[in-house]
Amino acid sequence: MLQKVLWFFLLVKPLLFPLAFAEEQAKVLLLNSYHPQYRWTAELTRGVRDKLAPAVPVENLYIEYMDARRFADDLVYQKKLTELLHYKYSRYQPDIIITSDDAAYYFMLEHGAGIFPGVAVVFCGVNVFYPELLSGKDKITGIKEGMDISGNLALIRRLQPNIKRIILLGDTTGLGLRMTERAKEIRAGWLTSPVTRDIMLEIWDDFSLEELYQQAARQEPGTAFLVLAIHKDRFGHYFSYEHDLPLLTQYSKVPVYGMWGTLMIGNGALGGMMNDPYQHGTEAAAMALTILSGVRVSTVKIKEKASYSPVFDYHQLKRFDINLDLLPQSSLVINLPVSLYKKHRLEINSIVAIVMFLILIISILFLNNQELELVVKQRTRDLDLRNKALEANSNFMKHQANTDVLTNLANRRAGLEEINAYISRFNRDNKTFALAIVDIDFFKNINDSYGHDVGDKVLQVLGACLKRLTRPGDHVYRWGGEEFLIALPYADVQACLVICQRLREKVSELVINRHDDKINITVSIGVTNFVCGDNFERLFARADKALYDAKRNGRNRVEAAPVD
Ligand SMILES: Nc1nc2c(ncn2[C@@H]2O[C@H](COP(=O)(O)OP(=O)(O)OP(=O)(O)O)[C@@H](O)[C@H]2O)c(=O)[nH]1
Repeated sequence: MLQKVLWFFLLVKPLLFPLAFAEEQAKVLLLNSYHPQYRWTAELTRGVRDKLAPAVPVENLYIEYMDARRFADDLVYQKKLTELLHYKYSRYQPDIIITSDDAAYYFMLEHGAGIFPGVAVVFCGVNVFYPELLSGKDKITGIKEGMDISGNLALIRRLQPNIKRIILLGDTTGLGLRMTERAKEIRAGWLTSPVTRDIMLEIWDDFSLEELYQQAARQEPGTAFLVLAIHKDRFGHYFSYEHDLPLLTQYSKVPVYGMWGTLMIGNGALGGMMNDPYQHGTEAAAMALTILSGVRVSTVKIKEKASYSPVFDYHQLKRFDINLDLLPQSSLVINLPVSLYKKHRLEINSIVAIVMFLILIISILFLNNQELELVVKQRTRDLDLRNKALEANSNFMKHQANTDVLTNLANRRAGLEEINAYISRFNRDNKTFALAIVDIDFFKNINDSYGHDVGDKVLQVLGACLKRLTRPGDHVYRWGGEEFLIALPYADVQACLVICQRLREKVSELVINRHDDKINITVSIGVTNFVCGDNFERLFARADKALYDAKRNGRNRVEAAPVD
């Protein structure tokens, strides 16, 4: 049984479980010139990692750091490192190598064939490049980082139009010397041009850091520093871009420019035409992936120069009073003051949106309310009009109900109501008023002789006459038929008798024309006055009794009724 299991593992398992995934995938070695804490190298490595991530497993990316800044020109170190890499990679051969910066590139030129025979190389970050060194090597390509010394010198002239002196800072390491060599070539060119020959180009590559700071503190306006590359000072002290560059820029009385983006910007440099290590790393990794996909190295052309673009630090621009309008159009400026809006854009936008929403809701409510108010106003107006119409109608009805249609005087209904009100009031106030009943004499004869129309006319004329001859405070009612009632507030019997005699006389003088006939009428009047405790029936009965007496005594008379 045990034998069967062993056979299964030896023969069948490899068919069911293929080689480990990582074993099958491409292996890449990234050989960095410097150490991992060096910001430039860290950023470039990040760029390579990010670009390779989709195609190369994390474990298949070997990363080496030659530490050539701290061990620059140390021959013993270089020998030991070469031996170490040789030993290590004789077992693990990568499919492709990416080198970053000059030291790794030159290392590969010297030892590549021995340690990594036949392995393709993509270089990047090479500042100083000699094409002749590549003759006969068809498995190497890459991107020259180059240096944009000329671009930066032009930029300094643009930002500081009165520039008189530019100091280029380098060192005496192998790379430093190669860079200052290039700077000297440019200086020679400047001396021949009428535009630039008056600007002094100085190259400093032999100083201690203290001396550099002291010198920087003594510089006059019209001067600028351009950092080429500083690895070490005269005494071999390592120059840290994180620590020493901020010191240099703090001491310096003039701006410090540079080309190494991540290393310099934010560490006190004013700015410059700068190279971005992250982008540089991604470009090199993209080239490596192309080769891994099967494209022959010899067909992948060397990219002549990395991209340099203008990057500045706003704090430094302000410190040296550089006019921002002079910056190239595509400039990236860090540390720009962030407006309150930009800083709290989300909060402000949210608040504005909420306020707008509330304003919208309030506006809708306000408009609705206004509409509602208009409707209410309209309804109130309609109601008012209707009330007025009703009131007018009611007044009209009341007038109709209380008015005698023929004479337009108040009728019996109104008379009864008003005289009863007088009775209550005068009874309460212990005052008196007089009541007179006026009756046309022989009215039947007029109707009979001239017709009912004429009779009506007579009633109208008499009513108008009575109304005209009584005082405004007195009240004349048509009581019915040919009978009229007059209420005279505050008048006693004697006064009423006088008034009614005058009325009677005036009526007898009336002439009512009908065709050729002249009609005269007389009236008989019964008079009485109110005494406390009277009611309407008693009061009326006394006046009626007096009227009866007036008729009986010959008509065209006024009689007063004695009070019981
Ligand atoms: N034209 C007209 N006649 C009316 C009206 N109301 C009542 N009469 C008439 O008035 C007359 C009243 O007649 P009587 O009651 O006999 O009284 P009189 O003829 O005036 O006689 P004395 O009152 O006794 O002087 C009647 O002929 C009624 O028809 C009315 O509104 N219009």
